[in-house]
Amino acid sequence: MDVFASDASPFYSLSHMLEGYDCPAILVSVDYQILATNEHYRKEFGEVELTKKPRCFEVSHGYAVPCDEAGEDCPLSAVQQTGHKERVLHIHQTPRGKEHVDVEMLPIHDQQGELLFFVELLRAVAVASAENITGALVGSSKKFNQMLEKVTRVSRAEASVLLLGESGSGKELVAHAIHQGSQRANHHLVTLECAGLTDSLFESELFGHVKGAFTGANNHRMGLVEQANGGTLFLDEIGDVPLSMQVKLLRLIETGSFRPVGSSTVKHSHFRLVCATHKNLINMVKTGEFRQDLYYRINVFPVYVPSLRERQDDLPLLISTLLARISEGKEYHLTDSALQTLKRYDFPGNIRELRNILNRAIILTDTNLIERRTIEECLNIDHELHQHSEHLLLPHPSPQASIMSATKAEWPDLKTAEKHYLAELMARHHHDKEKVAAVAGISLRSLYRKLES
Ligand SMILES: Nc1ncnc2c1ncn2[C@@H]1O[C@H](COP(=O)(O)OP(=O)(O)OP(=O)(O)O)[C@@H](O)[C@H]1O
Repeated sequence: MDVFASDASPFYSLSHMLEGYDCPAILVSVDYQILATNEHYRKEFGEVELTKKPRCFEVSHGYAVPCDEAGEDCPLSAVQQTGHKERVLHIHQTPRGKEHVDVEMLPIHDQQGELLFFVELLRAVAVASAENITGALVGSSKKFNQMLEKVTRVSRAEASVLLLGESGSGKELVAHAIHQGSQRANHHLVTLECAGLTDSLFESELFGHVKGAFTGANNHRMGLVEQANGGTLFLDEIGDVPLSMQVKLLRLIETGSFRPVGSSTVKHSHFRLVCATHKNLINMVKTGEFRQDLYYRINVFPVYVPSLRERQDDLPLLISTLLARISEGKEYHLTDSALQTLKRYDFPGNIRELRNILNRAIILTDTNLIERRTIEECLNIDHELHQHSEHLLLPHPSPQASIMSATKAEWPDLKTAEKHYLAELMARHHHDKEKVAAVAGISLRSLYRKLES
């Protein structure tokens, strides 16, 4: 059948139908040729010279062969195998550089069931970047893309999400991406860091309190749950919520209702819940530290955020992104051997640790080229600190050591312990504040603030 022959042909009406989609869309033949594009596509990805019979993989990736022959997923051949629509996350060449695109491929059959064309819908994933863009989640490795695909899907839904992954792997950034990609993006994303909160603090932070509810409650205070109404509530370190508070959280999630501390009025809030933890919640359920019913409530859609070790391919991209983000305008680069040294390191603190290492390297380097020995020095700082803190944990005659080795009941509060820690570091590094800030992994400004408080 000559499908291109007349105005009445399926090709003619399909290319018009493309204009009905509210996102970029193209019409593709079974042999990968782009036959038509819609207005949204031309606006977002530019004009395609259709008379040159361009093929989709040439335009989107600059490949000479179909994506699956180049080691990527090809939605077109997936549809040919399954017979129904398929979705993949691709990194496409665009006028703005490389971007993540959520690709949906729909088969178009004739009346006899023969596959004629594909309609390809392309939705940009704005919260992520395969290039060095401020603020976005950065990555293009397979593990990262697999995670991003889940994030893109779930952000459009309403289900509660549980983000699992090691500390510093980017869970909080992913929570932001889920909120940004959701229909609630115009409302607030409200975060509660659950670690280290006492029962009463947890309750008043979450539910708010009325004036006079407890000593020091001089004013009425709106809680985070109420602030999150219409938006997203992000509970970071959910594994640290005390058992006594878990039941209140469960009730909140089940009914959306809560009572501010000291009030008898029941209030309601409609929020989407995202939780994160680096802890093994299943083990905590087994040992009775985490309620099973709460676990099932928060774990409707789990997303595993891979560690930096699992996405080694992203290291060069993350390094250039983080250097651009922390260097405030000055351009820094790593020598090849410096990069190799980082590639051999296993980053137990993940991207946060990488960021700290690069922060230190900028301070310790005199030019804009970061060399291997500077990176080695930065890695050694952590190693030394680790040994040093182990030493602090042993019984020791120094005042700092006695603080760390005291029985739990005698332990100082966090602020006092931090003061001792910084005093010790200042002494060790001869009051070189830049060095101390680098070792402690905080900004110079934070160090000044902490020393003055
Ligand atoms: N994909 C990414 N692209 C760019 N920066 C990232 C990415 N993932 C994480 N980061 C950066 O790494 C640091 C740690 O990320 P984040 O705080 O989200 O980790 P986390 O898993 O929530 O850690 P924790 O479990 O300790 O709370 C932040 O500075 C964040 O901006």
